[in-house]
Amino acid sequence: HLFPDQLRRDVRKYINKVVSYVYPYVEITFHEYQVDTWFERSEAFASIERYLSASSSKRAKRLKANVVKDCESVVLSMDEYEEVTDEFNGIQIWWTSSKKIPRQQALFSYRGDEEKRFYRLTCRREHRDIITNVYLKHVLDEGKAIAVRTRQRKLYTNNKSEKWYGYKRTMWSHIIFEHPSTFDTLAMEPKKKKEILNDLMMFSKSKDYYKKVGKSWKRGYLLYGPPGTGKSSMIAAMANLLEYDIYDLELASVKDNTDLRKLLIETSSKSIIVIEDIDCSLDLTGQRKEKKKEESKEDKDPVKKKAEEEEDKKKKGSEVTLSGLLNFIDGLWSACGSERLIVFTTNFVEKLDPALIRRGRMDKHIEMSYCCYGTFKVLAKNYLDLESHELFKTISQMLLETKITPADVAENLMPKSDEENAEICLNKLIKSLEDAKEEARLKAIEDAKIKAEEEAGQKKEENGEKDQENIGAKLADGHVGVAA
Ligand SMILES: Nc1ncnc2c1ncn2[C@@H]1O[C@H](COP(=O)(O)OP(=O)(O)OP(=O)(O)O)[C@@H](O)[C@H]1O
Ligand SMILES: [Mg+2]
Repeated sequence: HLFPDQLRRDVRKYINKVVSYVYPYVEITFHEYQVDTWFERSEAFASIERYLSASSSKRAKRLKANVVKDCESVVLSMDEYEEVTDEFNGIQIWWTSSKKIPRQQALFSYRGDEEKRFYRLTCRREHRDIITNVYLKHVLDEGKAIAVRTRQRKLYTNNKSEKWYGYKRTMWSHIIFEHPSTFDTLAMEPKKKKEILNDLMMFSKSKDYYKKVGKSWKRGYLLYGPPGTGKSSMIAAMANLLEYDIYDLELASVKDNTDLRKLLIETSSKSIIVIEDIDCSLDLTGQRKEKKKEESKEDKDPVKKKAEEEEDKKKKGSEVTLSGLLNFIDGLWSACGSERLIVFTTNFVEKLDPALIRRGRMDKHIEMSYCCYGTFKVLAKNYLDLESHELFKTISQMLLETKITPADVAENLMPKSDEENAEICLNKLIKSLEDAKEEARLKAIEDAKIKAEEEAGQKKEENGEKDQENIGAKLADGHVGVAA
């Protein structure tokens, strides 16, 4: 026993001391994917990546380029195995980026087998506390702020439930949202537009208020009106105003209520969840179903019939119920996440179940209607740069008498060639209005005719029934019989 235990311990202690003297650093590693959530990219990693690319890319010598938005801008980030230094309150911090490459390629690509990227922070031991308590928070906050500043808004749509499982688990697919519609280009009555604008701005600022009154921070809008009156444009304008993402929810591809809930959980805050044509996506009322059956019986057009059958099939594929949808909107689960708008659109508001659109669920009902003079003026300004014109008076008068959608007005006001000036466009519109008026007049006459015929037919039928009754009565009395 040349080395007694005591001595051995002393030696180890001494070595540790020497090592800590020679290597007086702390290292902290941030992996891109955490072990317990392999599928989810670590939030911290993403924040650090952004922070480093913003603050230290000037110092790093080897950079990776990410081109975004149609080559409009380039986002640079540190390349692998690169080191940069950062300074915080006079303290030096070293960051390195690196990756672990798996020793052998697995047969099935699985997150665990792919290369693992990570960032490693190194600092002096004596700064450990300030780095872990203050600096890291600063980095993460800054990284988040950068994300907000540079984020591209997205338009999501839900995938079919079958595609949710496996390695590429995605419930929502997205593209970059770049709709040009804004509240400036949206044509509607100025007063109404202002009201909606205020409502939205108020909502986006009212985090504390919602907390105070004990409501989750969300708001429902119901947009209703005939096709081509700007419902979809309105949603895009809302998203552009508030800088929210859009989740366009296709109810027909949602299998059941459970999946609906899963989709909801996967949405982020600062978003608009949209269900378009809510009256078509679900059989929300019993009456509607019956009506539809009658229609399809009369309808003999095979193409239409087929489309309808297809739709029916699709509906059968979805077992989402009204109560499931109601739960989606304001059940307990809907409170996860915050700052969300839920927007429904429909062409037939009267077909919807009242439970679905009561206040509290759909807080604001917005009617998008046919073009009025106010709407027309916005369109004229946008499409022709016209504030006033002698033809405006005629048009204003005609708009009172005739129903025309903003989409039709817009179509007329759009110059189709270089020769078409504002006046020609306005005249085109007037012609359209005249045609529409004439059409409406003819239709009214036609309708009246049909109604008169129906009434006449009904009377005849009634008379016929009476005759039958008479015959029946006579038979019973024995007045009419086989001659003896
Ligand atoms: N109020 C409006 N302001 C500006 N443009 C409009 C307006 N309404 C319609 N348009 C124009 O008409 C087109 C169709 O409008 P939009 O898609 O918003 O109608 P919609 O109400 O959603 O119709 P649908 O019920 O068929 O979905 C738009 O691309 C837009 O250019
Ligand atoms: Mg639409």
